[in-house]
Amino acid sequence: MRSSLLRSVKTLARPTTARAYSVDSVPSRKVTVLGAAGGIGQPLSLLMKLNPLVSQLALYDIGGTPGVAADVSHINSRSEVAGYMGDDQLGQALEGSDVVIIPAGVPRKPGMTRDDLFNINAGIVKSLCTAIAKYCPHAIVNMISNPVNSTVPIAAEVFKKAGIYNEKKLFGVTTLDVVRAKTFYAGKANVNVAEVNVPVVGGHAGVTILPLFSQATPKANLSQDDIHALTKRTQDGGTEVVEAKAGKGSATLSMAYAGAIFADACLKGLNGVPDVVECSYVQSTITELPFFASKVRLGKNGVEEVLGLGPLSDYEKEGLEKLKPELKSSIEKGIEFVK
Ligand SMILES: NC(=O)c1ccc[n+]([C@@H]2O[C@H](COP(=O)([O-])OP(=O)(O)OC[C@H]3O[C@@H](n4cnc5c(N)ncnc54)[C@H](O)[C@@H]3O)[C@@H](O)[C@H]2O)c1
Ligand SMILES: O=C(O)C[C@H](O)C(=O)O
Repeated sequence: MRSSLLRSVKTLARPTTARAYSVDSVPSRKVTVLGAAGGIGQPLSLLMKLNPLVSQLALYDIGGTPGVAADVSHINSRSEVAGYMGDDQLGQALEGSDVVIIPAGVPRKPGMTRDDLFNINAGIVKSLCTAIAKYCPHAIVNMISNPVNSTVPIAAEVFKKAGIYNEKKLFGVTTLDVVRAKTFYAGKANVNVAEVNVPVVGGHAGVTILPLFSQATPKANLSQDDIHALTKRTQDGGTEVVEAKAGKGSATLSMAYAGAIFADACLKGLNGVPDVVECSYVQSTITELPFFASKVRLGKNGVEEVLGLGPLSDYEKEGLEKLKPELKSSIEKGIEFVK
């Protein structure tokens, strides 16, 4: 059982990096999950416990973490697990952390947009990032809490105020959009999903999610109607889950999977594995917007290179122009919240 679970986590690795999983030679890395007792937090904690690149796993939430930590800690994999609960223990959870993953905050219910979560989640993210600035200012931060289009600018402003902002270490996690685009494309194109690659750029809400199916591989002869339908389904993927869960939250399991892939990529980058590329929402100059999701090369210092958009189809060019006003206003809302 253990080896098959570990094998399945290893399949998250790119072929070039699979060899780097020799457990004896990998550096010690502490990962902290903030919101670890939640719908995403629990399965994400499980997946991080299965990741051999992690040596210390700190699970923090406002409640419920002793149980989650005790449960996860019994798994016979590399990392030591500790649970932390409440403000008093937040510092300990963060101290010495290399990667902090933040799925803390409320999820959507049917009929809500991600921006409807701003009023509650902005404050949660602000206070958690204030603690990160104090206790682990050099950590890589993986922001999952919605609205990501605004919570990442909030984090940046908090870090700037604290004088520790490093734009190379702040990431909005948009991996679930890529995971969805790959799955939907493979289904429509009838190709092996394990071989599919699709960049998804822009942001993480509705039309700001822009999958670039013109760059999808393996190539397939899809009609314009197919591409439009795939684009719409990727943009509405979160809503599809929210509606199916009918009031019981949003994507948790697929998000935990996506969050684990992205954290694994950050750890590989930190460990010096070459050519680790994932899409992420980062500080960017590839458009006029200060934050933008695109392919990013990860390295020892976090972002090594923000990669360009590549050639776009006319439909994607149109989508890019359409998303800019919404993304711009979400970014400004986040910045304004901290100022
Ligand atoms: N980036 C993405 O692609 C993506 C995907 C899915 C969900 N999300 C977002 O992730 C967030 C969490 O979703 P969920 O389904 O896990 O929600 P959830 O309600 O199941 O869990 C959230 C957890 O956060 C905890 N929490 C609240 N305030 C906290 C604080 N100050 N410090 C630490 N923990 C705190 C709660 O106690 C809870 O355990 C939501 O904002 C959701 O919209 C993002
Ligand atoms: O849709 C949501 O509210 C959660 C998340 O952003 C998602 O894409 O599943």
